[in-house]
Amino acid sequence: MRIAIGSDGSGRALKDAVAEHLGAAGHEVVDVGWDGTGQAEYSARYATQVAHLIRDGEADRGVLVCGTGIGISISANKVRGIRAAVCSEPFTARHTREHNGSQIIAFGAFVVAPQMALAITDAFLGAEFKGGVYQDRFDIITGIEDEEAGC
Ligand SMILES: O=C(CO)[C@H](O)[C@H](O)[C@H](O)COP(=O)(O)O
Repeated sequence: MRIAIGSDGSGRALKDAVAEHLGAAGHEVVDVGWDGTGQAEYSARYATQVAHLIRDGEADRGVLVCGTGIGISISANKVRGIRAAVCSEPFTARHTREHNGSQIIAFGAFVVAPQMALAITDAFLGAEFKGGVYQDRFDIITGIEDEEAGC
């Protein structure tokens, strides 16, 4: 898979560890930064870059890391069609893909240990959207997005 990954300064070390893990597993990794040079920008910058790659079909999945996973996922979710989920363990990571069709997983470097982050990532990437009743629910959420956008 082609996987876009990004982090703020607080998430950088964990982001790099996940990127290495994904590369070793044979995925193509698109790392949007922070790259450790200069001043890290606010997490929203990396979130929107990863979200745009997904939205534009230039990446299949995304991984975002900040201190808590919260600011970076909230920012990604502001991009139309994006469903980013903060997860701290593999169970919810699998479910957010299977039930919600999430394309981006987020976690916090202050919250999850590196081995847990790899397990969360693997669970997310190993799952697929189930469709069926979950498609109906997916469409309800898309309907909210459309309504709020005035479509
Ligand atoms: O939510 C967040 C940013 O949008 C993150 O959890 C930050 O990493 C957290 O607020 C810590 O930020 P800091 O720059 O390391 O103080």
